[in-house]
Amino acid sequence: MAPGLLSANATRKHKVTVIGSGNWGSTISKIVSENTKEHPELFEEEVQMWVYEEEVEYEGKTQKLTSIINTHHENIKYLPNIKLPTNLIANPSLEDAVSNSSILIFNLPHQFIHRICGQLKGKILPFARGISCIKGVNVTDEGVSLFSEWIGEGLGIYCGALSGANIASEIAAEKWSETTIAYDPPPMDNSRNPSRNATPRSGTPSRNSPRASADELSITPLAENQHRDVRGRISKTKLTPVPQEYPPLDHDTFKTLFHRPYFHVRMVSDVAGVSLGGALKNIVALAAGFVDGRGWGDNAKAAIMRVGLLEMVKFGHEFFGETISTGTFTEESAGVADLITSCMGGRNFRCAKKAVEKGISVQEVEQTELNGQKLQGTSTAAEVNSFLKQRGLEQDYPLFTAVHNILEGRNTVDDIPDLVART
Ligand SMILES: NC(=O)C1=CN([C@@H]2O[C@H](COP(=O)(O)OP(=O)(O)OC[C@H]3O[C@@H](n4cnc5c(N)ncnc54)[C@H](O)[C@@H]3O)[C@@H](O)[C@H]2O)C=CC1
Ligand SMILES: O=C(CO)COP(=O)(O)O
Repeated sequence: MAPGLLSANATRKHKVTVIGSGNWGSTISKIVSENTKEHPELFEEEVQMWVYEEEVEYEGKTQKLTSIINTHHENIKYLPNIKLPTNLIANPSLEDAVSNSSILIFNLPHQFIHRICGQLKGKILPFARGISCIKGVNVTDEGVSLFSEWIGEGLGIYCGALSGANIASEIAAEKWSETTIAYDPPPMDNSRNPSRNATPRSGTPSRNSPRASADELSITPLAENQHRDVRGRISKTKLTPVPQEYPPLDHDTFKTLFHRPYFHVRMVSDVAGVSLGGALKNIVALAAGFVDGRGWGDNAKAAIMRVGLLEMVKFGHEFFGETISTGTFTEESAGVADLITSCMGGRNFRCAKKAVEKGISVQEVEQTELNGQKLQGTSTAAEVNSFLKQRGLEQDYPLFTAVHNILEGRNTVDDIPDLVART
């Protein structure tokens, strides 16, 4: 960052907490800790990582995972053989880990986020800002929402999203990759340096949008105290501005926090597209594993990716059409690139493949092979299916529906070609 761009009033630094310490949580913690150390003008050097405490066997003794991480600087259970920076502190207390943090990075399997957010209410700084690295969707009777919006509304903060072609073990080994961060800074955070967020809002308002009136959408200028939710509507959440004593929380600051020589960041504003791509590709990756496990080869896998991408874009336009940009799916790491890497070597792909090869359930492979790591595709397939079923739309998403039905034992892999034949 050019020093001249930093506000002259910035006397405080941002404290960063990562909530979650799995395979990806530990990798992201490594990345941001390297950057807080390199940018003391913006960030406190020490990064807190909240760890769901576990007892693990290490050097012939049963020990707490946090004490192993803090002593040996390695998460031996979820990211073995990778040295973590010494300025990264593992903390088993959620409340203590988030205390006084102005940047909260949510990075845990999506099935645990409800309970964690419940515990965080009233415990975080009112002006904190979030980035969700979670790949999943939140389905309730009212509909489908993204964790970026669910966290933001639940905690009364603004929350962007990070997602991309990011198999954690490769990034932890510092092999080059790209990612996409979507952040549409609330104008109140931006008023000190409006020119610093040059990336335009992507996506165009949908003509048939059932959710937002045209004058609410991004064509309408916002008042100083307003901001948009991830669907482009004027948000009902009342935000507290980031105090002037802190460096602004904008695209430049987030890029400085996450970008590494081996982890290249592209900043965009389409939070819905980035969040949705990361969630839906996990369903497609299971399908890729199914056909690979059946021995059908690369042509079949490519067909799965083509159909899967079409369903991802269709789902985005149908349910988040107000703001979502097709380009997020087709041009960004968070879209097609994540789809490809996940269908080639992700955990969902690998477990689905092994399940077909061994004739056992994906859940059984998850239990026996992943040493506590969690698949997101199986629950996302069920959640998306329940949402589509309620609306009578299962037939419009034949691949998503087939994946759920195969997981439930109602279809077999051999049914896939006929089920997706019209797509
Ligand atoms: N691992 C990867 O390559 C990537 C993962 N992601 C996404 O990152 C998110 C986090 O995944 P990972 O870090 O890979 O997790 P993981 O699957 O490696 O680890 C599971 C985590 O859940 C925690 N946990 C277990 N029981 C819990 C409980 N009752 N309450 C709270 N936490 C509990 C464990 O301590 C552990 O930290 C997911 O949404 C995933 O899709 C995104 C990109 C890459
Ligand atoms: O999201 C990922 C890669 O970008 C990892 O996917 P898995 O959870 O299937 O390993």
